[in-house]
Amino acid sequence: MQHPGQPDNPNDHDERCAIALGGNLGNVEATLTSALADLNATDGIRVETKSRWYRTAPVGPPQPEYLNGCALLTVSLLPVELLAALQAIEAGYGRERRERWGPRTLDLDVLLYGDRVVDLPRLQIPHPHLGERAFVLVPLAEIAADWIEPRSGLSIGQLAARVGNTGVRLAAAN
Ligand SMILES: Nc1ncnc2c1ncn2[C@@H]1O[C@H](COP(=O)(O)OP(=O)(O)OP(=O)(O)O)[C@@H](O)[C@H]1O
Ligand SMILES: Nc1nc2c(c(=O)[nH]1)N=C(CO)CN2
Repeated sequence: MQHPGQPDNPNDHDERCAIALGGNLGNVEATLTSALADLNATDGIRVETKSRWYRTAPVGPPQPEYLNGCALLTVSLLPVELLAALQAIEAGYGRERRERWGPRTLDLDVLLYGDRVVDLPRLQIPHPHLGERAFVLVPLAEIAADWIEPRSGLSIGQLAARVGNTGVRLAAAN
């Protein structure tokens, strides 16, 4: 609650968020690690926790296997501002959008933003495929198993148990 005359408290609208990181082109572990540092250096974003990295079988067209992980952030950005920040970082790592679900150097997706549901033309939160992707749910359950996904009302741990871990294994370097 903002009282007139008081300075705008930067913690007024800090929000807990979860993001997915992935890539399958180049030195992906170095890219993901560097992208997390870039996120933490971004105004309005603090990286709180990250999962371990996982080697995952590609979902979609045939392509190299991915390296995936998730991270928990505290943000004082609005959802659309967070998306723009993620896309700016992706662009810095040579992200070229060719085919849908095609290979990429770096993919940063917003998975959860507090308990909010967002349905905008270019931004849906929770991420539309969150509930069906083992390559997201396995790392996310490692760091946020008790988080309730607002569309289903189920916890991340429950969603992960439903989807299983086929095609997802811990990366050697963790
Ligand atoms: N929660 C979200 N996180 C990131 N991008 C989103 C989200 N919701 C919608 N989008 C939109 O999805 C568009 C396509 O993103 P991208 O090319 O990364 O898709 P993809 O990673 O290939 O497929 P998927 O969206 O299934 O992961 C983005 O330009 C963005 O506007
Ligand atoms: N294993 C895996 N498969 C994918 C991934 C990903 O991050 N990991 N991302 C995609 C587009 O978002 C499509 N397919």
